[in-house]
Amino acid sequence: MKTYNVAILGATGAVGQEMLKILNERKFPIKELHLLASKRSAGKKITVNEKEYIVEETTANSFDNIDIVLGAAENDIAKKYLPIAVEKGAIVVDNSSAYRLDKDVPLIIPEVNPQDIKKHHGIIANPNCATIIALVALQPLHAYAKAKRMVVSTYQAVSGAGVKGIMELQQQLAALAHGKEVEIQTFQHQIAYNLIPQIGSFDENGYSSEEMKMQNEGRKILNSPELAVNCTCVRVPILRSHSESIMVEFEQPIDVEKARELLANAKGVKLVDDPKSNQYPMPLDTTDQDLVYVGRIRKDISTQANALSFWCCGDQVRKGAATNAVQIAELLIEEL
Ligand SMILES: NC(=O)C1=CN([C@@H]2O[C@H](COP(=O)(O)OP(=O)(O)OC[C@H]3O[C@@H](n4cnc5c(N)ncnc54)[C@H](OP(=O)(O)O)[C@@H]3O)[C@@H](O)[C@H]2O)C=CC1
Ligand SMILES: N[C@@H](CC(=O)OP(=O)(O)O)C(=O)O
Repeated sequence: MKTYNVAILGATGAVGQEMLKILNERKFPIKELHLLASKRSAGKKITVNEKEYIVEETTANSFDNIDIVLGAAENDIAKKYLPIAVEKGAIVVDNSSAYRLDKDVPLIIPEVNPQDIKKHHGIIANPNCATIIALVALQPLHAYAKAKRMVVSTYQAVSGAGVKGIMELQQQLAALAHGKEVEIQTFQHQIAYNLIPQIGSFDENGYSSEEMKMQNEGRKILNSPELAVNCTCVRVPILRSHSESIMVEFEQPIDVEKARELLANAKGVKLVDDPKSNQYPMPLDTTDQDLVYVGRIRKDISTQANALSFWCCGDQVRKGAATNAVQIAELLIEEL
């Protein structure tokens, strides 16, 4: 079997660490693995599958002889290094939002638009985590009845803000349990025992950058430039699964039974929809696995339109980030 030289840019972060785990779990055909991070982490040892790796400081030379780069760093770092990696002949799968809306950059969810990967010019982008989870659930319904409008409310885990987001929730819960003051550094307000209706910065139109991603990335992935999305993103004191309440208005008729049938047979989805037995998706159940759970499927009784509501949950560090990126890399090596 052909093997590849792989580098993870941002290997010490929440997504980078998960990528290491997933590459190993899915037996990705690796020849050499390079773990790249900032100068601060250089020399740090990370053991994967009983093999020890030393974290390297990222420089332009880090990308010599690399076939595939998995990007798991912030936008400024992605912008600085990924064009260099491409120039040196690597293909990049990037988790940051730096290139997602570029015309020449495919934005891929393997269950939704794998065919678009062929259009790449060296960089393939991994979508926003809340968008991946929503669209894995929506795709089978969209393929049947074509979505034209969505109203979405998200309940996003602290892991979406990286390692520092996870630590902030844990430290605040511990401080409160011991009667101490909480420290606020990563989020705008205390997150322990709270909800914060802000993820990212606000645009002129009153929507946050995270909320606009659902529309802008959703339109590109579904190849539906007219798709209308009204999204509200909320940070919740949950460790790593995002949950989403979604109302979709379709162009064609679709009823609850048909939606259940489609979702029960859809790739990447687990239907959990038996409300009478208290069975519905919950973020604790979707943690540390890759399926998007979908349930609470019902007709939207507020309109005569072809509209359904549902609820879905997914592990945002895995399917919302690392697993989706590794699945893209798997599609890529089928093409190479
Ligand atoms: N968290 C998530 O689930 C999701 C994240 N993303 C995106 O993925 C990216 C990574 O997010 P996340 O893992 O949460 O972030 P973290 O803050 O947890 O990790 C950031 C990583 O970038 C590295 N880094 C920082 N500065 C440099 C530098 N100068 N040169 C090289 N590497 C550097 C860090 O290394 P060091 O440890 O040395 O500082 C660390 O490995 C972001 O663009 C984010 O928007 C996308 C979807 C979901
Ligand atoms: N912003 C998301 C996670 C993330 O990093 O998304 P993006 O890659 O689109 O910035 C969250 O906080 O839950």
